[in-house]
Amino acid sequence: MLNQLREFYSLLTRQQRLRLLKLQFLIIGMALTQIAGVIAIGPFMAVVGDMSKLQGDGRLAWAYAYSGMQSPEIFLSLLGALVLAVLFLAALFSIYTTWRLALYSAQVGAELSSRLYNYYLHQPWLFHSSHNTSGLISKVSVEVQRVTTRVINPAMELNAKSVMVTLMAVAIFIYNPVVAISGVVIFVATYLLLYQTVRRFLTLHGRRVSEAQSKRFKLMSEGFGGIKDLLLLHRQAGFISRFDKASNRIARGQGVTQGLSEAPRYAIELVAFGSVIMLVLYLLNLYEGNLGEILPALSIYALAGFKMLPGFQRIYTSISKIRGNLAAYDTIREDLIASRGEAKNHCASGEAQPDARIRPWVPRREIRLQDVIFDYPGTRARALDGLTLSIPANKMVGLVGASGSGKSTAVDLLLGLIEPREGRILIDDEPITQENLRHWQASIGFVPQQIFLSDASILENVAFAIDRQDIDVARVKEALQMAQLDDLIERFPEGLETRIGERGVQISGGQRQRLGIARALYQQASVLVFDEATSALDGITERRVMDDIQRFSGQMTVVLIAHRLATVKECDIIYMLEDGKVTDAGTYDDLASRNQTFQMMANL
Ligand SMILES: Nc1ncnc2c1ncn2[C@@H]1O[C@H](COP(=O)(O)OP(=O)(O)OP(=O)(O)O)[C@@H](O)[C@H]1O
Repeated sequence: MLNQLREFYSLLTRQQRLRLLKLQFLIIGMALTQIAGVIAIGPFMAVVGDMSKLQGDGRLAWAYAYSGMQSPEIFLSLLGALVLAVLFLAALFSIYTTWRLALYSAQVGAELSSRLYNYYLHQPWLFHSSHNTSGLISKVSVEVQRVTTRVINPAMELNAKSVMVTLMAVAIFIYNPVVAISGVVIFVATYLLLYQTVRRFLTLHGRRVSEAQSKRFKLMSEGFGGIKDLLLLHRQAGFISRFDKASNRIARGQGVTQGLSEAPRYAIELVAFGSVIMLVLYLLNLYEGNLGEILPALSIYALAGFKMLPGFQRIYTSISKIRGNLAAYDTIREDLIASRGEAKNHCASGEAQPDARIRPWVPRREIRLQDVIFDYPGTRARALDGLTLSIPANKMVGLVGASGSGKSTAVDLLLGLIEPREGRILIDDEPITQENLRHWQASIGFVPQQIFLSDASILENVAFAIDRQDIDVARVKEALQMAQLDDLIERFPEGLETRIGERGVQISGGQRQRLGIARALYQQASVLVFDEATSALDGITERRVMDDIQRFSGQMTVVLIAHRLATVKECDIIYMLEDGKVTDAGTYDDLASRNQTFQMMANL
């Protein structure tokens, strides 16, 4: 556990560590004020136990004489008020420190969440294609939240209470070593014994909660994502029962952790009472029954115990909470380590609108994929096996082929989302590299099969992921006009401000595709790539969308992936792909007349 906490500490940013260091001073200050409060009770009780202490030449007698009080009773009241004042200050200091500690944990939690979100959003396409979205969401939200409230927060508490208990024990040690050592040994041994008994359960249930948590997220994302199928097939029961099972596991795990961390309080109360009886007997023996001597010592020990016992309990609760929830830390551990550099790279640069500064790299002659080989990590077969093809600038090019022939992979390479293992992608004979990739991507508009609509206005959906105040409304209107959506927008009373997406107005599949086109056009793309963007449409709508697309031919380069050959009929060149290679190329009529596979695909 200590190793994990140490590692977690090393993952904090410099600023977070610096803030922690400042908090450490507050914690020590808090402990010292608590000790001052405890010690202050001593003189008060000494006078209560034996008023004659105000006579003679002791320190109390000197203080009484110096105070100028008329009677011992008034002096005693003054002492009482002083004790209260010290305790009041100690309480204020503690409240402030506790508040700062809670704030620190919450801030670190929020920063970790942002750091992971930032890290995931900057991961390459291959990372996202092999990671479950619900798993990532669960890490950014639930697991970080768990780490915040059940690891960082208790760790801060553990820190504060350990310092307080240690310093208090040292103070008592100075006052009476026997009492200090016996007290610490009795309570630490009791807690250690209890902790050793429950620790395995805590780890086990902590892990179970993490597993069940991610299962629940998966079920939610699959259940809501496939709601149409579920409604049709009436298969909700299976999902609900698995969700119930996972929820029960979480409840049981959290209950066990909570229960086990609270349980020792009752055992400790028993030990505490036993200790008080032993202490009284010890003091009676030490001061030979002199109550005047026993009273101040007993008050100090009682008050110290009153502070230390909950301290011990908190230390125990914190350790068990941390132990029970370190599994949450384990689930995000690797990503936190990996995001260490990322946090610096991206947060600091404040790249709010990164595209604005990037000059698009517009192809003048051709885009060329040259002897490209690509294989996905963990697979043996090559997705692309020496693919070579040329896309002339401002022409319309189609990619066709059976499912799995490598069309989407070729397009992902073209978009710069993945890198070839071998071979090159050249724009007017200049290869795409890490340095010029952003310029290349700035000139591409991509229209996927499924257009993602955010729960926002049409305006914000066209200018996707751009801050509202930075949206060029004229450009949005122009893009909508080019995508032939302006008529539709005019029909909505709120025009561009009409909300679409999950909770907004519903638009048809064809309109959705056109919105995707408008989004690509808003970027002022000179290369438009459609990945089976029309396959979900009916024949008539597809025809209309294809007419839209064709209007761009001659003005921009268009690359179309299509299953239905009717989609690529008007293309200047069609490439036929098979097993990651080009097997034939030509116009629709060329291929229809000579290529058997093409004829079969086209049902000629
Ligand atoms: N993320 C991935 N991880 C592993 N293998 C993949 C991944 N994506 C694609 N593949 C494999 O790469 C090969 C080419 O796939 P690709 O999606 O490029 O073909 P496609 O022609 O676009 O197919 P479709 O028309 O069905 O979309 C296939 O064998 C596929 O199984």
